Amino acid sequence: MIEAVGLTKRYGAKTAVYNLSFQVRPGAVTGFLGPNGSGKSTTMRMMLGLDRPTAGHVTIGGHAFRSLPNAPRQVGALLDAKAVHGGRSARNHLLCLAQLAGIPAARVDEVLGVVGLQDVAKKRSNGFSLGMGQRLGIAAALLGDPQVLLFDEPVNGLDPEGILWVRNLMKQLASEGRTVFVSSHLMSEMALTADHLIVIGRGQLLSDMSIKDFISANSADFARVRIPADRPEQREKLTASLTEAGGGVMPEPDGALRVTGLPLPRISDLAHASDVRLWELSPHQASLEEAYMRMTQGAVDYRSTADAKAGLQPPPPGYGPHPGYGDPAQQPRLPAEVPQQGWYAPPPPGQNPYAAAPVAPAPAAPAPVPPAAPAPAAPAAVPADPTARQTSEDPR
Ligand SMILES: Nc1ncnc2c1ncn2[C@@H]1O[C@H](COP(=O)(O)OP(=O)(O)OP(=O)(O)O)[C@@H](O)[C@H]1O
Repeated sequence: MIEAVGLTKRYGAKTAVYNLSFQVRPGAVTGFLGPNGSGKSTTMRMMLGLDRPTAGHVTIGGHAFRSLPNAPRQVGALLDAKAVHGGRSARNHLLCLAQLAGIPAARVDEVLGVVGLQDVAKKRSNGFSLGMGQRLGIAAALLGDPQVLLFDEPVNGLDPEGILWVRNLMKQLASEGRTVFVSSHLMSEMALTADHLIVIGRGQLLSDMSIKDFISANSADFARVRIPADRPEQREKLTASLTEAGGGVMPEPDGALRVTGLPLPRISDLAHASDVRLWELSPHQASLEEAYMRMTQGAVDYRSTADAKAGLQPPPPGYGPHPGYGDPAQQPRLPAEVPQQGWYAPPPPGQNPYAAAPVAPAPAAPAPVPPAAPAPAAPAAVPADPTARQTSEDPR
């Protein structure tokens, strides 16, 4: 188990991590999420003794990393896949690491097979693609057959087959009872891989709960209702009926209605009572991405603006998203009520310390922390990997 208690890191005036306390339990994949610059890598570096906390501490199996006997046999990590001596072959790189940790050379060949690099084991790693480098970094993390694994953006640069492989590897490692802590910005991937989430924003804990609880705590449920497009009077009738019953009704860009505050059977009954025929009545299932965006929207430091040059050069005919690109007057007309972006309702009061007012980059005082809930372990079956660049089963 990894345990952080009051973990804080300041770089001069910059507070990268502030008063972080959480546990990462064995037998589950724990996702570590947060916007760019929120302190994920800094936290992982402190876990691995690569950065010294300004305050608080973090332990692995009850010990600070630096006091773990033969740490590489207990903790494996992928922090920066580029941190490799590029002149060495993949095999020699791993052999060096193995020798330092007293790991037999045979294990090097095993992990090269596990990550699918056996055919290029003798090639210099400076000729490796981004994805091959990631595989080599994962091989290094697995070398000591450790109980605790930390991966910072492990799928960065991997092709779809590689992403699937990493997903299955993480799940397999967790199902073997290991502690697996993984950061990623790929929400769809995290939703498929992680059992539990720790979310930080501007260095502070925003959430510590199972994925399921996270999505339900941070998503606005609604129903999509669609009626025949050529019956505007029916649409008005239904809107009036739903509103009168206490529902919230918003038109969506594709002509459907988004209804909040009413259960589906009630919507159906109201439509029936109003003699309105429905073409669609469906519950909206929030994705992890939506829930995450909603939770962290106030804690994002780096946000793009519209490109001021965007309207200067109209794209040649046939290019661009639609006619009238860059000319707001010609853009498709949408009902005024429809939010074009950022439609996520604000988090419930007290759930997000950044929602009410943005917090200064270097927080000076503790922010309210949302309640934490332990995650159940969820071992998963690992399908075979029928791909050209075959990985071999880890014979541990
Ligand atoms: N060595 C350092 N010196 C000064 N500031 C640093 C240092 N390392 C990190 N920081 C700052 O601390 C903050 C957190 O950085 P960190 O790399 O931990 O974020 P992150 O969540 O991993 O970001 P990303 O998702 O973009 O990788 C950033 O503002 C960063 O600029």
